[in-house]
Amino acid sequence: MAGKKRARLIYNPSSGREEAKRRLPEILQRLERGGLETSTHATIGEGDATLAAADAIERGFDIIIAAGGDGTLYEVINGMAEKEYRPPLGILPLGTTNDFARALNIPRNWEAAVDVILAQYSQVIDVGKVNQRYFINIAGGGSMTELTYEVPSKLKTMIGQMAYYMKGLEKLPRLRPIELYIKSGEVELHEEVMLFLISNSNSVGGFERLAPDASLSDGLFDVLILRKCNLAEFIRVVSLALRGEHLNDPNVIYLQTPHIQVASPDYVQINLDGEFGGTLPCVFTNLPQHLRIFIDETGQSTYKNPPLANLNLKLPWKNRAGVDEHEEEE
Ligand SMILES: Nc1ncnc2c1ncn2[C@@H]1O[C@H](COP(=O)(O)OP(=O)(O)OP(=O)(O)O)[C@@H](O)[C@H]1O
Repeated sequence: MAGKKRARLIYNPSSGREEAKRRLPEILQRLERGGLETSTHATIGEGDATLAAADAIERGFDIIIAAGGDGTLYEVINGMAEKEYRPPLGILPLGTTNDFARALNIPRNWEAAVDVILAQYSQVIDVGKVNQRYFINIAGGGSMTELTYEVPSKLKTMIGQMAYYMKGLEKLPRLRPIELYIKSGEVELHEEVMLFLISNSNSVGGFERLAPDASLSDGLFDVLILRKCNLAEFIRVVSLALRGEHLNDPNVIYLQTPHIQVASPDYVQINLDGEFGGTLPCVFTNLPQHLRIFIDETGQSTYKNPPLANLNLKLPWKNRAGVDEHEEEE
């Protein structure tokens, strides 16, 4: 009995078509058989996973496990980041969107994901801090970054995070530039831009090579800013970005920095790991190697997005009527 580690499993019963809820008995059994004494907290709504994670730390759990999608993970991290003692975090990607788990090559299959936790091989990762909120994958603002709140959940459930991408394409003709002031180390900019992204990982929302040089543990953000451009240029940059070939495009400003201030005279919402994170102005600070996360030692991911070609996208410049209006209602 002595020496058995205690894990706190924080799961969102509603996420990913209730997969966490359905799988719970089997997940617990596998964790227990693997030697982790595990208790659970089922979240009851927005913000609850943050409280549950903070509480688990107060109660001295050795391991915290977040089971659900990116939303649950974001909340758990926000409950952990300010604590002095931060136990290692296991991730069971059972949500509709599991961007960060994918960036870390954590398997989508729940049994394999449990086994990753049981193997207890971990990596330390940087955490981004903005005012009093924290993110691990990406922060951003500007035209396309607001769309993650707008994607209808039915569409999300059908095709997962690619829904964001489709919604983004559909929204393109309405893109508006914002005026941005950026200050970071030696760089100071005042530009009209379409959007800015402050990334910790290299893979975001279906763009596997958005920030090809980003490392999760180098203490730096990879900042991408898309200058004001027309629709044709925008589409060109997006298609370059899908192949990771956008960094040298004249419309793209790219820098690496541990600290960046962003302000605007416009009303600009901030997106943190897919969640609403307040509005500009903001100061983004990288907390180097702030969190330890269990990852697959082999680095072999079974986690793949459906190829874009299979999604039969209805592109807005061909068919403005399509995609969502019929599908998002009921
Ligand atoms: N019991 C609950 N019922 C409904 N929503 C909840 C509950 N507990 C937590 N939530 C909220 O659900 C949100 C989404 O959760 P999560 O990301 O885990 O699942 P998901 O299936 O990927 O969802 P999404 O539709 O946001 O992609 C969380 O941000 C959280 O605030």
